[in-house]
Amino acid sequence: MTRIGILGISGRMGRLLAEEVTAAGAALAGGTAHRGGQWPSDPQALARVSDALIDFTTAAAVEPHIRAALEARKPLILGTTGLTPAQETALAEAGREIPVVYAANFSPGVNLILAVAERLAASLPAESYDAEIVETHHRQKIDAPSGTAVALGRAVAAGRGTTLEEAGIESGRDGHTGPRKTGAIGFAALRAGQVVGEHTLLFASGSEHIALTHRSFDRRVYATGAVRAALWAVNQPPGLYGMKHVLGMA
Ligand SMILES: NC(=O)C1=CN([C@@H]2O[C@H](COP(=O)(O)OP(=O)(O)OC[C@H]3O[C@@H](n4cnc5c(N)ncnc54)[C@H](OP(=O)(O)O)[C@@H]3O)[C@@H](O)[C@H]2O)C=CC1
Ligand SMILES: O=C(O)C1=N[C@H](C(=O)O)C[C@H](O)C1
Repeated sequence: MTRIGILGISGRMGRLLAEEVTAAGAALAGGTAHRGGQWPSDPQALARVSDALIDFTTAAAVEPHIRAALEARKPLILGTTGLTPAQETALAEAGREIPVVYAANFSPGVNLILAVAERLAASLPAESYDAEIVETHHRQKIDAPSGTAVALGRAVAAGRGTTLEEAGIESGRDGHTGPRKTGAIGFAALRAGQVVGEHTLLFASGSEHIALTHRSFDRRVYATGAVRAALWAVNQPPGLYGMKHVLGMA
């Protein structure tokens, strides 16, 4: 039976991940939490007794978690968002030695939308169609724009044959912003109540709008996807993978 360790097991996602591990017929190897409670805070010890690690914590914890997975040579499934470029580079480097699955969103629906977004962006000229991404999340979320919003922006940029950084980012407009830059990708973030996760990608020309919207009603959809990724990763060679690889969409 595959033993899965949950980094951040006391969190909103961690608690659901623990349930989904056993629902999937795997064994819960244990978990870590930051403030302790009933869980230890030693990722190395957890890595040693796990066949795969799942991390839904906070960006500040990601590098020690990567080191723990590397030391124990165990696959790492990472759902934590808000990573810096340096943390993303560390993850890519870890992928040379262990299987790493990194996804800003483990729901099948969002991963389909990412693929559709790239195809739409490849067909809709950036000079005529402005791309804007609006996301809404619960009041506890600490990073903005959401990881999924950034992934949507990257998909649009890839469809346009560029990168998000080269395309230009217009995020959280406020005050005298001047006119919109052609080709830039816009982001807006709302934080309200207990919204699980909503994302809309809008392509708008002077004469038509195309909008793709995804709403999650239950964050269990992410936990199910991450456990599926862990069971998949234990049979993979080292590499940096995304959910599209797990779903056979790569
Ligand atoms: N990729 C995806 O599909 C999804 C990604 N996410 C992302 O997952 C992450 C967690 O979300 P959520 O569960 O809502 O957050 P919570 O705040 O509910 O949980 C965070 C967990 O991480 C632990 N933690 C916090 N800081 C540290 C630290 N420095 N070192 C080790 N552990 C730490 C907390 O421990 P303690 O309780 O002891 O403080 C807790 O167990 C976020 O980045 C979120 O954006 C969320 C949903 C889906
Ligand atoms: O923090 C959350 O809750 C979520 N975070 C992920 C993100 O930043 O995109 C995924 C999902 O939207 C829920």
